[in-house]
Amino acid sequence: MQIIRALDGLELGVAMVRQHGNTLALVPTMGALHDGHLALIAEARRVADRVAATIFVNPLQFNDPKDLEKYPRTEEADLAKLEAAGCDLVWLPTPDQLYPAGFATSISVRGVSERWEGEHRPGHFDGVATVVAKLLLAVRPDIAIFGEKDWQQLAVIRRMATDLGLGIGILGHPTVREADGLAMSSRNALLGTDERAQAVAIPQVLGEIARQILAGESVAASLANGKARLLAAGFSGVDYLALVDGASLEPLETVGENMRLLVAAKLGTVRLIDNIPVTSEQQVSW
Ligand SMILES: Nc1ncnc2c1ncn2[C@@H]1O[C@H](COP(=O)(O)OP(=O)(O)OP(=O)(O)O)[C@@H](O)[C@H]1O
Ligand SMILES: CC(C)(CO)[C@@H](O)C(=O)[O-]
Ligand code: BAL
Repeated sequence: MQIIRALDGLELGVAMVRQHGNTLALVPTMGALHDGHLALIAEARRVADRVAATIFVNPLQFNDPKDLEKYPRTEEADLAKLEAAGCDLVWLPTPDQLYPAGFATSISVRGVSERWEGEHRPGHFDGVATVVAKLLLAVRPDIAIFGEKDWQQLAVIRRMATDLGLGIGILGHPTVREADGLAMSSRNALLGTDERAQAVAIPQVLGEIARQILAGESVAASLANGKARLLAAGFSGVDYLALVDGASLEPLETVGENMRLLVAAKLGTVRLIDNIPVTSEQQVSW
């Protein structure tokens, strides 16, 4: 696996992995890798001849400086996991490589970025769209893969890639969960033992609400009960718990075609997000 740190080594590194017309899939990450990330690498191996990853904790997308400061960083273990997973190239840019002095450009995606995470983390999606555009333009893969755990992020990135005509396929991968249903997330490492046990209420409540909505119960009442359940389980706050259209991210008050439940809630100082589809074929196994 090639480990690239300098921007001027990237072009040669990418040319080497692309030799003989190999296709390339990119998996952008912020490190602290877990099995969710490794599933994206495995998917990248299925859809392309060669796989690249990036590890970059992007300061531009952290609206809360404390969140940036405490974000887990495990570079050595991450590199070992990527190598074992069959990644061919990893690029670890520094902030000054991506954001040279005087950096003044921002990509802002209207519509899909405005509600939910966009409302609760001002500037977050501008930071995500800007860095993802820069990473994609620097590596120029054929395909880039992102997790459905960050459902709204995936919608923002798809819109940005289409609008800018990047010519890079954006692929989503289903959320990988722990045995009890909790979505894997780098931020789970920040949970204490009691908080980790409480966190399972998130997938449980999402599953319950989905079943209630499919059984014809009122959307508003199901969401209100779910919120009360999260607070009773020990969550200190629920930023949002909503039924949305999975493509437009607009809220749904009644049953629709492409329903998705989204949640963001805080356990102590740790903020967790999750989402599930609401479909009649739904099999919630936790
Ligand atoms: N459980 C998961 N299943 C599938 N994809 C995931 C999962 N967790 C993260 N990803 C995806 O991995 C990519 C990198 O995410 P990132 O490095 O931010 O990890 P993370 O676990 O989402 O961290 P955090 O939730 O703390 O931001 C993103 O496309 C993200 O959606
Ligand atoms: C897509 C991403 C790597 C951009 O920094 C980040 O938001 C993430 O890890 O989900
Ligand atoms: N995984 C989404 C990136 C973030 O929380 O900043």
